[in-house]
Amino acid sequence: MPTAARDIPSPNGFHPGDLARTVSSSFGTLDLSTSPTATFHSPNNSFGGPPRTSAKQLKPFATSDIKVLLLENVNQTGQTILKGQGYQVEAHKSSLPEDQLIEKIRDAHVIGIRSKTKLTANVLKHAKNLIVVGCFCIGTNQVDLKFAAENGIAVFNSPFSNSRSVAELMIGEIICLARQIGDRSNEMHQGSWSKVSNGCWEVRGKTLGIVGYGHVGSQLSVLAEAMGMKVIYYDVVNLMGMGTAGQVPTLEALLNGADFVTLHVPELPETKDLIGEKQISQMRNGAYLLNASRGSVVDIPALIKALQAGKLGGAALDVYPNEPGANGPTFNAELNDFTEDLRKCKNILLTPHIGGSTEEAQSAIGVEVADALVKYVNYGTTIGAVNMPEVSLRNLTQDEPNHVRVVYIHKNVPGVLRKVNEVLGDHNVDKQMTDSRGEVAYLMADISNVNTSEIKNLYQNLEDLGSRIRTRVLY
Ligand SMILES: NC(=O)c1ccc[n+]([C@@H]2O[C@H](COP(=O)([O-])OP(=O)(O)OC[C@H]3O[C@@H](n4cnc5c(N)ncnc54)[C@H](O)[C@@H]3O)[C@@H](O)[C@H]2O)c1
Ligand SMILES: O=C(O)CC[C@@H](O)C(=O)O
Repeated sequence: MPTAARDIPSPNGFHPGDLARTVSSSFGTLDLSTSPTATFHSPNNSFGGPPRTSAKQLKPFATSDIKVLLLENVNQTGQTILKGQGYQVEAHKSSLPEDQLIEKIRDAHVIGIRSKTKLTANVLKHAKNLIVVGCFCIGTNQVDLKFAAENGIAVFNSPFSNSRSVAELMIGEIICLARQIGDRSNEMHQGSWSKVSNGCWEVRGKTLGIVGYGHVGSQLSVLAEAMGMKVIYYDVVNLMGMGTAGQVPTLEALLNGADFVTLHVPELPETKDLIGEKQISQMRNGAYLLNASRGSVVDIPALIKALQAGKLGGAALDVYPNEPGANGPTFNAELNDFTEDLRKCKNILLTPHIGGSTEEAQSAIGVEVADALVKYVNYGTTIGAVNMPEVSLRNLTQDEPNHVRVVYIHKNVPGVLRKVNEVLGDHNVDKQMTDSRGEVAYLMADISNVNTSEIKNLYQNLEDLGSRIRTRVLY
């Protein structure tokens, strides 16, 4: 933990506290100070190699003034990293209802969420201090990414730290469905002995059809082949199969050819009800459907009909159109009107969105996302951001005491760089990188020989440009 923050010397009589109020719109009224004792727990060399000399901590604020709101039981590993920076961390076990979220998010500079917290434009427009969102999960469909980018809020996630956990759950469920384990176990819990082999199968030699052959789908492919399954997959992108897995050209071909169909696509307008009545009718009689992607991908009432009619042999669902924000007895008709019918179906495994819920996955995600948040807050690095251009510069070092790093998020329109460089041009620009993504561009520049007294003007001149979305000056 950092100890007391050290004020930046103010040789020209300009009080750092005054500057703090103007340096970054994102930090409101912070003291302008650094925390030299704050430790950054992993190497911060942006290009992966060892730092040339010891890296300089860049923090135009007392780290203890950074307010972090963590929802949905973010793993301790992540909390420890953020607290280790000296940030103020408020952690909640569940998500918050929208009105409470709006109240809490007003003050936060950083928010960490999982899949249940909806960061809509309506919520984000109240988040005047927010500079970054960490999704401690894979999916980012719960965040209005475009609105966030256009308001200078970067969003990070963990692209694959829980993929293996999801793939292993799928393997477990494929075997459980093939052997009707869910039903047998329920019967035994109710005191009933029912030793049957009718409709129970080995998985060896059966065909697994994977829809969405990304991080999860490809892991699953390897595990399934190791059990002697044949694997086919359908993806909108042409991808090389793992082992002997083969891509099929259409979803229909996959549905026609598979005994087990698993879904691993993102939530997108195109994947809404990807599997409905028509697609289920294209599946083999007695086949099984497993969904661990998002609840919107399967038309659940159509699935219920197919199970009731005996068209399908069983199903496993980990995700639902509406999911509760906290644990408790909430999986009922108020949440989704089909719930009671679903619960009555035979050979259906229902799990509460736990595909990625393992100790291994959650602790790895905690580290990965918290690291990305620290690098963004302290250094402006956007590597791994899902809604901003990816920009990074080699670290400033202790040998560069009068350097500042300028981060300028701006509208991607002609003529901006000329104007920005007019502002920066009074100094020596040591290095600069800029990139754009859609309507938003991100510029990072390290400039040398800047007196503390000049920083306010530098900041203000950038703020005054019409293209500005957000300015940060780090040193
Ligand atoms: N249940 C859980 O706990 C859990 C855990 C992790 C991920 N997920 C969900 O699973 C999804 C997939 O995860 P991933 O890490 O494999 O993602 P990924 O981005 O690595 O892979 C997704 C694949 O789907 C493909 N795709 C996109 N649209 C498609 C379409 N219309 N038809 C066919 N393929 C399409 C993409 O090309 C990509 O190859 C995530 O977006 C997330 O929503 C759920
Ligand atoms: O942990 C969660 O809430 C989400 C898990 C999973 O759906 C993901 O998107 O990574």
